[in-house]
Amino acid sequence: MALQDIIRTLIVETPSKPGNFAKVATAIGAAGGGIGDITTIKNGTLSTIRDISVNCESFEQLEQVIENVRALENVKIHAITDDVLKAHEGGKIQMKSRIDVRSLGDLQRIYTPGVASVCLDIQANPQKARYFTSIGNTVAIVTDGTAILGLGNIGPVAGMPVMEGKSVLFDQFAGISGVPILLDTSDPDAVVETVKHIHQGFGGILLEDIGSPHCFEIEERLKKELNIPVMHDDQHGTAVVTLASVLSACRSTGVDPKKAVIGQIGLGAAGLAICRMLMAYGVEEVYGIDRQVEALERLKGYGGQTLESLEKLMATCDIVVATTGVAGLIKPEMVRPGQIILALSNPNPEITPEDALAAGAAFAADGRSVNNALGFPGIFRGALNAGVSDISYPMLVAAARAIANHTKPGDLIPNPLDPTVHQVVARAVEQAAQE
Ligand SMILES: NC(=O)c1ccc[n+]([C@@H]2O[C@H](COP(=O)([O-])OP(=O)(O)OC[C@H]3O[C@@H](n4cnc5c(N)ncnc54)[C@H](O)[C@@H]3O)[C@@H](O)[C@H]2O)c1
Ligand SMILES: O=C(O)C[C@H](O)C(=O)O
Ligand SMILES: [Mg+2]
Repeated sequence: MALQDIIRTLIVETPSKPGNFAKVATAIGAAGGGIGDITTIKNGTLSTIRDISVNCESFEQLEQVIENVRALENVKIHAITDDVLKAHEGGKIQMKSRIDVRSLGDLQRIYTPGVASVCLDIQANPQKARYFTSIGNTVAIVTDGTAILGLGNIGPVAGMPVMEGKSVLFDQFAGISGVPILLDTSDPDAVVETVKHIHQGFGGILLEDIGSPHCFEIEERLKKELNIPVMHDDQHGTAVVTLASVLSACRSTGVDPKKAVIGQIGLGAAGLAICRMLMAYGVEEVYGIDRQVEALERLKGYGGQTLESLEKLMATCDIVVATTGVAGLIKPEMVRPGQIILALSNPNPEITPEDALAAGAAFAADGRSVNNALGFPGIFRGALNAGVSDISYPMLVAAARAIANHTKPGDLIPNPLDPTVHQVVARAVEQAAQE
């Protein structure tokens, strides 16, 4: 199983002669290491220095990579850095002013006394807050830390790097300010009450990594009680991106998605929403399994069907989606030739795409590529642009269709770094909101 989790950057100097970098790459590969980004730092006549990002499955493997590269003649490793940790020093986000204060005039305009007239204007006409404050462009990213990725209930503070990551994506993909809110309670009454008390400062609420089953009640109540868009990303952001990849896979294989037999492993926040979205789209046969009886009952309550085991699901379904948080749950021998496998758990999937493809899958992806990062920024951009108070199913289906239509033939999903994908999602959501 190639679960590449340890990422380090090797600063490597090689002679500036053709073939030397190839030797380094071969040495890394011989130890089983993967190569990520490569940046040339110095291109001298005698030697070249590069930052080489290396992915390893274990520290032993990393040691082997280092030993192999060090053993090469005339090749030097100058340093080994942990760039993941470095990127987190001081946190990944900050609140910054959009206005320069250079004169007393500026001070009087942006602060007192000038600001008072804007306050009174908003008091007389509350909807003006949308134009004269940042509220309409700010989304609270609310977590209780109970289902941080597939790491489980590690608490909201340990989950903060994920929330900051979502905030970075909001900013870069959709120009939205995402503000993490860390809750020290999971009690639905307390969560709903707290979010209600703070919601006036936000244009929308993104619920993130809140575990099941309490996430269902929390989202449902907040959607009903607040007049701004509320979306639980792990439920609906994930369901949108999954539907998009199912549509792309079906287009490539010439299958009618509504006639495909789809199996969902894990019926928590992500899994149940994926089933609901597929059924709302019109897929007739959606089967689910979970180790918890309550989760199975919940699926049945929405009209889904259950199966008795993982083995049965793997044997029955053309398309398999997994969101259990259990790495390696799907064994290669369970995969049937031609199956489509979306093993979406982060940080490690139920089966790696390489193993699933080697076992005969027609398409396979993990949670790094089929990731709700493709959905939530554009969904909120569209909802905020439309000024709606709710994110409806038609808006989510429109987002999924937009992502699928933006996917290159043969791919499952577009590249999230393509800014146009977030724009097309936003446009589709805004349009659906107005229909
Ligand atoms: N790729 C993405 O965009 C994306 C989005 C959301 C969640 N996820 C991943 O999905 C996973 C689950 O997240 P969640 O928020 O739904 O968590 P959750 O805790 O709400 O749900 C997990 C569900 O899996 C079930 N489960 C666990 N082990 C199982 C097993 N062996 N067989 C059957 N069912 C099993 C649990 O009973 C639970 O119902 C996490 O790893 C998360 O990273 C990925
Ligand atoms: O955070 C991610 O990468 C996706 C998703 O929200 C998850 O919980 O795994
Ligand atoms: Mg999440």
